Amino acid sequence: MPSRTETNGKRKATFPPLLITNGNSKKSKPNDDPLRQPHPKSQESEDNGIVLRTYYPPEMSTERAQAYKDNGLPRPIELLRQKLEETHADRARIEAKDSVVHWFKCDLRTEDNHALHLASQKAKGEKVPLIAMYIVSPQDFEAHLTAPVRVDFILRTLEVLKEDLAKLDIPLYVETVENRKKIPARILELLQEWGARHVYVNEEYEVDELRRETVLVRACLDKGIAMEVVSDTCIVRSGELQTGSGNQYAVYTPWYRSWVAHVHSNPECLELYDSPTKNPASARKKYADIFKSPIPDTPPNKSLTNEEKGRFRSMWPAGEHEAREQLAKFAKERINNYDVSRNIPGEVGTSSLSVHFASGTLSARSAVRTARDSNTTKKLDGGNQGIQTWISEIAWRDFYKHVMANWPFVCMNKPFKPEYANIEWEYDKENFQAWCEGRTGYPIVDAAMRQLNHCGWMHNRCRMITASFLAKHLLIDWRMGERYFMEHLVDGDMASNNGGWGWSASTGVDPQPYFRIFNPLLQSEKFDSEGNYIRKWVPELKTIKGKAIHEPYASGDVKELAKIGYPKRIVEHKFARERCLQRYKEGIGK
Ligand SMILES: Cc1cc2nc3c(=O)[nH]c(=O)nc-3n(C[C@H](O)[C@H](O)[C@H](O)COP(=O)(O)OP(=O)(O)OC[C@H]3O[C@@H](n4cnc5c(N)ncnc54)[C@H](O)[C@@H]3O)c2cc1C
Repeated sequence: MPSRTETNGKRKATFPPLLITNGNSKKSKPNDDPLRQPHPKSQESEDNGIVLRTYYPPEMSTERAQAYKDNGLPRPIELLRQKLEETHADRARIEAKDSVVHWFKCDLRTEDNHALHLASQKAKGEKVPLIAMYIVSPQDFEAHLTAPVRVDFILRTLEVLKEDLAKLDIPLYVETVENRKKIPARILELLQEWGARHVYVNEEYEVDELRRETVLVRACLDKGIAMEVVSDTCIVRSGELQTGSGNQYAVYTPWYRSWVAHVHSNPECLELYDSPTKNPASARKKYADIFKSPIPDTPPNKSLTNEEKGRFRSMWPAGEHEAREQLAKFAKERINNYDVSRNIPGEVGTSSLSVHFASGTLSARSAVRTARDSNTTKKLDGGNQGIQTWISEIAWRDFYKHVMANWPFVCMNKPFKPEYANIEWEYDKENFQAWCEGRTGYPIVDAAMRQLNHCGWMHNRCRMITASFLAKHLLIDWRMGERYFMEHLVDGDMASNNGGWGWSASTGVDPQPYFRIFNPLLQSEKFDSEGNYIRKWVPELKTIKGKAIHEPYASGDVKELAKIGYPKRIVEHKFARERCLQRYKEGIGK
């Protein structure tokens, strides 16, 4: 496969100009600043575990979210990119000393890793060794709602990565830093200890990470260290695609057309970065302690039982080799039929690669390239329908990351559509618990939630059904469901999860209209017609025959159902539908 040796900053992405700046003025005190007033319902979101006050301020006002939308507040990504631009010349002048460092985050692979590739090139060019580093932050795991199954996957992947890097005489240093605020200072200490004058990282789009990296770029420079932050996780860099009026697209279809056109006219988007080259053999001796250092166990706040560890280990084998094998198998055996089989939760019709995209054990570039190379055409939107559809799903991942970068308030507990912040939600704890545990009396919903709880993964069709059910049937604040998903998904990804919840609850970017309310019965009959998925995950319904599986109390043996303990519906569809329409209409002022 062709490789590329592109250096940082080749393409420039632009964002709309800033129109007003009062919300970010350093002079105005928080209490005087109208854009810093919390949302009137901020206590409600705090009480219901939506805003984690241990780490974050109260829920921001709708006006503040709107100010981001109106280009009145600088986006964290703009601030980072500005900082990189401002410091570019100074960073370029810095000469290497004893080593070059790559800081791994959500990019846990050696193949096709942009920042790692640049770090390796730099180290080779300067004839110094490359050191790799990963910081385990239990507080970040908590603040970012990282599921224990995902933490376990990350730590197991680090084992694989450590071994692979060791074969190249590259040491991987892993340290747990308890206090997340101390991470930048600790990184600076390590860089100085190793005599590193260059550190490379891949860009992430969540607000905390963008802000941390902005601070670090400056702090590093003050110590004579150049920090390079490059785009990697998306196929098309965020900020690159704009509407005719120069804004970020808020609708997927035209965005996708523009994405495809961009990749076609910039074929380097799909060129893969070379893996790192071998370190000088002397690195083995010099960094003997790092080579010997162990990967920590899951931190206490994300611990798993032995049974869970064993289960997840066999369900989610870790590391990039596994990801590549799975991709190759999918491309060979299933991708051609993906457009047909992707909606059937009872079949293995999708790739199950999301865990690898989320942890970076597979790059989106390699995935799209492999898919494209299995097609009869080089056009991403041509040839086999299964392949086209799969590529367009990977594009959704890019889309939601671009959305999060441009409208950062979506990862700060605000809906994309400000008017949807006024809906009166129910905060019924019993109903929420029944939904979490798969006891709603709607077999398809219960099957899906039990799949999530058992596997740390749920089929996409079922993610849509269960999310819609929570927001529209139970009228429970969708952000509670968003949190529950993040805390249980092995592929938890802030941007895609938020995007999926926003779509399902009609509060997000390019959502389904609020008056479109999934009927769980029809969804079940259409996508699990034989009831195979339900029977697998709701074993107490195994003996229910025929169509009754979709609505057992309506046509099954009621006494028998009560005996086996399957719950009755916690809400009736007709009532729920009418209540939802009314409450949404009132909330959005229609
Ligand atoms: C409420 C809700 C929450 C979701 N939360 C997440 C999440 O936390 N992390 C996550 O990766 N995906 C999330 N998704 C999207 C989607 O459900 C999963 O990506 C998909 O089910 C993963 O399975 P797969 O790898 O077999 O997907 P495939 O069907 O094989 O698709 C290939 C890849 O394309 C991407 N993709 C597919 N569908 C979507 C989509 N709708 N949005 C964004 N990317 C997509 C994923 O990276 C996926 O691995 C969510 C969807 C909904 C409706």
